[in-house]
Amino acid sequence: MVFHYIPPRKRPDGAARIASRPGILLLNLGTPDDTGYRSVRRYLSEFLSDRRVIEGSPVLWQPILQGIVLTVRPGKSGKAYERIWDKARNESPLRGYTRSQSEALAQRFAAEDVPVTWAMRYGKPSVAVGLKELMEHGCDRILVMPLYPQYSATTTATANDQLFRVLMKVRNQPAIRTLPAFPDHPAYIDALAASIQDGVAHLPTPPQMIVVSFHGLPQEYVDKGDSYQADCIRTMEALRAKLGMTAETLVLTFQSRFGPTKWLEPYTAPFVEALPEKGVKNIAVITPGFMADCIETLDEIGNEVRDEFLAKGGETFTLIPCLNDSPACIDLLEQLARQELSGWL
Ligand SMILES: C=CC1=C(C)c2cc3[nH]c(cc4nc(cc5[nH]c(cc1n2)c(C)c5CCC(=O)O)C(CCC(=O)O)=C4C)c(C)c3C=C
Ligand SMILES: [Fe+2]
Ligand SMILES: [Fe+2]
Repeated sequence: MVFHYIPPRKRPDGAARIASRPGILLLNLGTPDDTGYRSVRRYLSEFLSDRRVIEGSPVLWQPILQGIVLTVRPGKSGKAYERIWDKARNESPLRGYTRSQSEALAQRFAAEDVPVTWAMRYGKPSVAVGLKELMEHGCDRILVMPLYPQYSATTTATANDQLFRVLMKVRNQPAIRTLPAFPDHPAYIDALAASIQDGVAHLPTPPQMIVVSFHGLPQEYVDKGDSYQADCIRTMEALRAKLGMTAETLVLTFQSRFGPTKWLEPYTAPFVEALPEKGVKNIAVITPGFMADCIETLDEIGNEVRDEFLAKGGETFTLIPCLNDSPACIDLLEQLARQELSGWL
């Protein structure tokens, strides 16, 4: 007779245990606590001090950041946050949607007793708080899901950096898996295609073009090897194939340029503003790089770019919502999670 000795596993609280328990942590970018100058300044200061986001020398960057950027930008951004703020819940849409994604995903895993929670790379709730919650539930195996369909060192990698930075102070570490980017996962492409079809199906005037606007990135980061642009192209190619559209009707652009350097092109705002003159007066815009609506989709595209398009002679401008907490989005998150939890459930 052969006896297999399975050593008892240690729980994060130190107690021995036999069975293991997986948990899921959704991670998004972060957002200010309120729209006031101080909160927005604190958020931007943390975000823009991240050396994954601003790669230049901090000796040169910090005086510019602390002296100029954090004097001017919090007021301007605070006003933009005010325009999109969820006043009933007193939080930004990014925060609200990330929480509802987490709650809906938890329902999908309730029968298997897998806890799901959420956290933000910058601001609250912090990665430390999210991890602590799962560890207090006895999770000794954690799947961390950075909610970025396209990889970038400025988003995916810094989320993972923060996770491991927190774990540096944990004595009994849980085992960790991190979700890779999913730029052409069939469930993601299906959800985007369905949201485009739903978004334009009942419009009185069908759009002549669908502009697909991703968050931009400094060209230099791509030149140094960041695979973000290649991932955006993977999403575009899969989406065009799914919808039977071309590079002329489903057009790739990049938004949210920050600072004076060259970023990925074409830039969304000037591209869209030039369309009416070329006879393209009815358009729809989708922002598939964002898993939830946020300041960049609702205000930059939904207000600023829309107003300029209409002012230049555009007639209809339809902003297609992000996947947010739609059933298709929760299906996608569940599929991704089950794939990555393989062997742990
Ligand atoms: C050098 C600056 C920035 C890089 C690089 C960058 C990359 C990047 N960001 C996202 C997703 C989001 N960014 C958001 C807001 C935002 N981004 C920057 C700057 C860079 N982003 C700033 C200064 C801000 C703050 C808003 C403002 O002041 O205009 C958000 C929204 C947050 C919210 O609360 O709504 C998201 C989401 C990606 C995917 C990305 C890399 C490709
Ligand atoms: Fe950004
Ligand atoms: Fe912006």
